[in-house]
Amino acid sequence: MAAAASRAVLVSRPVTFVTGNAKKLEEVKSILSQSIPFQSLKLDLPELQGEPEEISKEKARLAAVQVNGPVLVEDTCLCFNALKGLPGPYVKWFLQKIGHEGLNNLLMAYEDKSAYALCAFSFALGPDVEPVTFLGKTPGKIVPARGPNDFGWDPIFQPDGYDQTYAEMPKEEKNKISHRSRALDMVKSHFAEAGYNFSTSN
Ligand SMILES: O=c1nc[nH]c2c1ncn2[C@H]1C[C@H](O)[C@@H](COP(=O)(O)OP(=O)(O)OP(=O)(O)O)O1
Ligand SMILES: [Mg+2]
Repeated sequence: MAAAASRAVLVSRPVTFVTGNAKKLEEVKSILSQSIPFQSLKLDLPELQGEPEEISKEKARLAAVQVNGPVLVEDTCLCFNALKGLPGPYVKWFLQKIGHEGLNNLLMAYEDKSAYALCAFSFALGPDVEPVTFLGKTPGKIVPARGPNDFGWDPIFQPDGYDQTYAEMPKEEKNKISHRSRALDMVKSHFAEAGYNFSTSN
């Protein structure tokens, strides 16, 4: 701790987590609790195309320009192994257009129902600084929807080693093993190693 404090990097602005998704924000708040103080900004950043890491980095660049300060963003993918990782970053549209049943049906022709949830967090210190990205992955399988329908594809994703879907699990349980919490563990380590000390007010 003393070592981290001795090379503390003072940043005069707080970190802003930029997302248009209230459920993501809720989870990020509860996973980080007070370990990284942050404020949030509700902004619908463009839905980009490409590899998860690149999408996330580009989101951070766009957010940093808007905020003109340190930003944290994330992009979430749901990847079906039988479909070589699709729908991946495009799951938002798939979910919106064909729903849980349609997503299950995409795998009808395949024995392999395995999938993984992937979260790509990117952090940029500001608009002129290249973002860094942290990936968190949770393996599982796609099942017919079970559990409350209050967050995206949670009812159809059953993580490996569990007999409940993300939606059926208590929130604290999901947050222990989720793609999001795994990526945030790395964000936390990065912040600790860099010794960032963010101002908590503007
Ligand atoms: O833990 C999750 N459990 C279930 N569903 C989830 C989860 N995390 C994201 N999702 C959904 C939201 C969106 O339909 C798609 C990701 O798209 P993605 O662009 O990352 O999210 P978004 O547009 O809702 O918010 P943002 O403003 O941060 O981009 O998967
Ligand atoms: Mg989005």
